[in-house]
Order: sequence, then C-alpha cells, then structure tokens
Amino acid sequence: MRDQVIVDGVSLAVAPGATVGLLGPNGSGKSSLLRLLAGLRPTTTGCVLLDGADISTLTRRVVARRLAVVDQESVTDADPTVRDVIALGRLPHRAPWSPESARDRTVVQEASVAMRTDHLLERRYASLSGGERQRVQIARALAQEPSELLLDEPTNHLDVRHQLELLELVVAAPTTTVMALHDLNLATSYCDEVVVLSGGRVVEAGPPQEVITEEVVHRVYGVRARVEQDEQGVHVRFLRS
Ligand SMILES: Nc1ncnc2c1ncn2[C@@H]1O[C@H](COP(=O)(O)OP(=O)(O)OP(=O)(O)O)[C@@H](O)[C@H]1O
Repeated sequence: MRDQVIVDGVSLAVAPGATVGLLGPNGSGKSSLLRLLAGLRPTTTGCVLLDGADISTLTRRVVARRLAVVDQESVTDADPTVRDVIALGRLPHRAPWSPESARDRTVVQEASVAMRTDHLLERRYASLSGGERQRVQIARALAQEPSELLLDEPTNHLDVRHQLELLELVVAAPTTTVMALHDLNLATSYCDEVVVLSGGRVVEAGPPQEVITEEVVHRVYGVRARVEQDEQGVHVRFLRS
C-alpha cells in the first residue's frame, strides 16, 4: 500500500543535548519517525528542521557530518573488518578520496573503546554476535562525532551491563539523542523526555515520571502494571493477567 499514512500529525521539538525516548507498541511508528527525523524518508506534509534548516534541502554529506543513525537494518553485504565498519563513521569528515588521518584513526580507536569493541577491531564484522554488531554500529555512529544521534532500539541485543553502559554514555555525551526503546524502566531511568506513539500519532509526551503511569501503560500497551517511585526513580512492574 504505497499511500498508507504511517506517521501522522507528529510535532516534536528536541532541546539540544536532551535524551528523548520514543516509546510505543510494535508497529506504532517509532522506526518510521526516526527515519523521517534522519531525512532518510521524505515527508509528504510537514518538515524536519535541523538548526532551523529543512533537512530535505541539505546534502547527505552535510547531514552526515552532524547526524548519526543506528537503525535496525545497519547491515552490509561486503565482508569488512570491525575497524572498517567503525571507520565508515569518519567518511563524512574526510575529503573525497583522501586517506585516513591520524585523527580519524584516534577517533575510531576511542569510539571502539567506548563501546568495548576494541578487542574486535581486526575481526570480520560478519562473524560477530548480535550484541557485538550492535555495539560496533553504535561505535561507528560515535566515530561520526555527531551532534545528533538517532538510535533504533539500541539495547535490544545487549546484555544488561552493556545496556546500562550504553545509556550512561548517551546521557553523559553532549549529543542530542532520540532513541526508540521498548524497556520502560530504561526509559524512565535515562530519558529526559519520552514520546509515546500509538498508531503513528503522539499520544503522550513529557518527562518520563509524568508520562509513564499505570493508566498510560494500560491504555497504550493493554497491560496492567504497577508504577512505583522511590529515591532511585520510577519503576514499572508488570502484573500477570
Ligand atoms: N515501507 C512501508 N510500507 C508499508 N508499511 C510500512 C512501511 N514501513 C513501515 N510500515 C508499517 O508502518 C507501521 C509502523 O512501522 P514502524 O517500523 O515505524 O513501527 P515501530 O514502532 O518501529 O515498530 P517495532 O516496535 O515493531 O519496531 C507498521 O504497521 C509497519 O508495518
């Protein structure tokens, strides 16, 4: 269905440096919205502004110098090493056909250390586990030194330590981050704001402690939960039906 409307009536302003979580059930439009924000999909009406400039008027190279995307389809059909994949993040910063600079190599090394992938640098990307690939893709995005980072379910393959490390890193970075998340507890712990989508529309938006309530969880996901708050923050506990 070519003319199906997937994301409709969404108005979203993201403050510089903020970490925003996109929440919502499967098929609610999170990935589609991320692709619109990245300029990877054209809008039929409305626009996406990057520092006031309509993203559809900017070249891919200009966008790639400041905005990095890790989506769920970050695959490649060549057989590169992990280092090659992370080094792709430097391409927008290099003049065409110019060799890698010492700084490019340093940034690649630092990004791989940040995502604990430095021991994998000489491995073939295709031989990695799902979680290792996910960390390499995020290292590639960090090597891009973006001011905006768009992440589609960045924690879905990661073990609990790597989930927490990644989100700590995202929150500590000066980067503006918008990420699709399924884990409501991670969203309450790490996001300044959350945007809840349902059927391609924003149904709730705001600070997670205000948005993630028992009523919203039930209305949007159709499940019963206890939402409790203590000195550690907000916790969502799902109830068996
Ligand atoms: N190219 C496309 N053509 C037709 N329908 C599409 C296309 N891309 C996405 N959709 C549909 O749009 C809806 C939103 O999809 P999207 O991938 O944005 O959801 P999501 O919230 O990221 O879901 P999930 O949590 O499952 O990853 C889904 O019903 C999906 O099937």
